Formats: sequence, structure tokens, C-alpha cells
Amino acid sequence: MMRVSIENLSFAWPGQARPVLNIDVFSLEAGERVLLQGPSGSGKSSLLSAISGVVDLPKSTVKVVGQDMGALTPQARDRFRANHIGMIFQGFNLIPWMTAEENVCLPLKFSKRRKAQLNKPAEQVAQGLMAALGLPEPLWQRCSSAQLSVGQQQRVAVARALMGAPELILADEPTSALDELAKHSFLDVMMAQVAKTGASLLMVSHDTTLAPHFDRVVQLSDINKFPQREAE
Ligand SMILES: Nc1ncnc2c1ncn2[C@@H]1O[C@H](COP(=O)(O)OP(=O)(O)OP(=O)(O)O)[C@@H](O)[C@H]1O
Repeated sequence: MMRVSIENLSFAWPGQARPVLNIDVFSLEAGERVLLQGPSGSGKSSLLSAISGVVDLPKSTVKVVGQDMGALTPQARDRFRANHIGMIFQGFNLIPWMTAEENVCLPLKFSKRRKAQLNKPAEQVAQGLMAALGLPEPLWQRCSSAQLSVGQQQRVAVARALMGAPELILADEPTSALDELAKHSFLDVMMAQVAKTGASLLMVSHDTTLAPHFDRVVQLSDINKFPQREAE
């Protein structure tokens, strides 16, 4: 089954005269890792919002793990997202007063399904993920997340997205604050963990040097029709 399947997606943000997204078809297979590229403002983050169901798409078909997102009420969509999608946001969205470990365990509070996937106590799973992603042990419980460096916050955000093995990971520019060497080693450990859970990954980045880490690179302009005219 496709993890993401899009047909006839048309989406405009409120107040926009023309859709930012006009996509006939796009899909993501189970376990597939796709890098989504395109110029600033071309709609990459908007596409992640459309797939995750945080915006209404009345005339479009967006299926995630076979579920038509448009057929769900907004509340049911929130539950579905918590159960099946791990999100890594541009600014990470960690809860600043929680420890790294508490942040990583957070999805379990919103998803019984992800909690049920664990074969060990939640703290042990969280610690295993943080260790695998290279977050030093003294930082797991000691600090509030606001005291972590950007690179350390990135690792917490990835561990949180992977917790409880959701089928789909959506990541928005997670490597933008890392230097050349750090971003490749970070992606190596992130990909190893993604492969371990069998998740599919759709990651947005401007950085063309990241392509070798992925199964496929998609230029948004190749699948998205017309919106460039709006920006001209
Ligand atoms: N929450 C929002 N409300 C209204 N308009 C938005 C919102 N998010 C994005 N847009 C608009 O949609 C268009 C595409 O923005 P989007 O953030 O999807 O592009 P992007 O390709 O991810 O850009 P970047 O690479 O700079 O992050 C822009 O014109 C932007 O102003």
C-alpha cells in the first residue's frame, strides 16, 4: 500500500488569489525516502501541511496509509496524524521546559497506537533512539530542551518523530543549521533509524548535496503546475 497517494490536489492559503499547489499525482511508497526540493516560497512546506492534514482540502484526494484525509473530521484528522505521522518541523517545536526524554516520549501521550508499538518501557525506547542519534546521555534528563544546542535539538526532534514507529515521517529542512560534515553524519544516523522502523520519509531541503542519502529526489516544479506565475 502507498504511504502517501495524492490525486488532483489543489490548495490555496486563505487570501491567496491562486493555488500554491496544483498537483495531479504524487505518491510515496512504503519505506521510500524522498527529498523534495524547490525554490523558497514554491510550496514545499505547504505540501507537507496538505499531506499531514493540517489544512482543509475539499476538492482533492490525499491518502495517507490508505486513509482519505478529506473523509475525516478535523478532530479525527488530528488523531490520525498523531497515530501515523511523525513530524520534524523547521524550528523543531520542542517543548522548551521539558527534558529531551520527555519531549521524545510526547507522541505517546497523544497516540495509544504508537504506545502499543513499543516492546520496552517508553523511557528505554526513547533513550535507545537518543543514543542511536548521537545525543549524549548526560543531556537526556538533565536539561530543559531550551538549553540544548541546535544540533542537539535536531536529534531530539528526530527521535520524537520516530517514537512508536509511525509509518510516515515528514521533515521540513531538518539539517539547515548544521555544517557540511555534521549534516551528512546526522542524515546517516537519521536514515539508519528510519530504515529500522520501516517508515517512509518525505524531507524538504534546499540542499542538493543531500541527494545521495535518498531513494528519489523530486523537484516540486516537476509535479506542481502553474503556481510559479503567481510569484512573477
Ligand atoms: N500558514 C500560511 N498562511 C498563509 N500563507 C502561507 C502559509 N504558509 C505558507 N504560505 C504561503 O504559501 C506560499 C508557499 O510557502 P511555503 O512555505 O509552502 O514555501 P516553501 O517552498 O516551503 O518555502 P521555504 O523554502 O522558504 O520554506 C508562500 O507564498 C507563502 O507566503
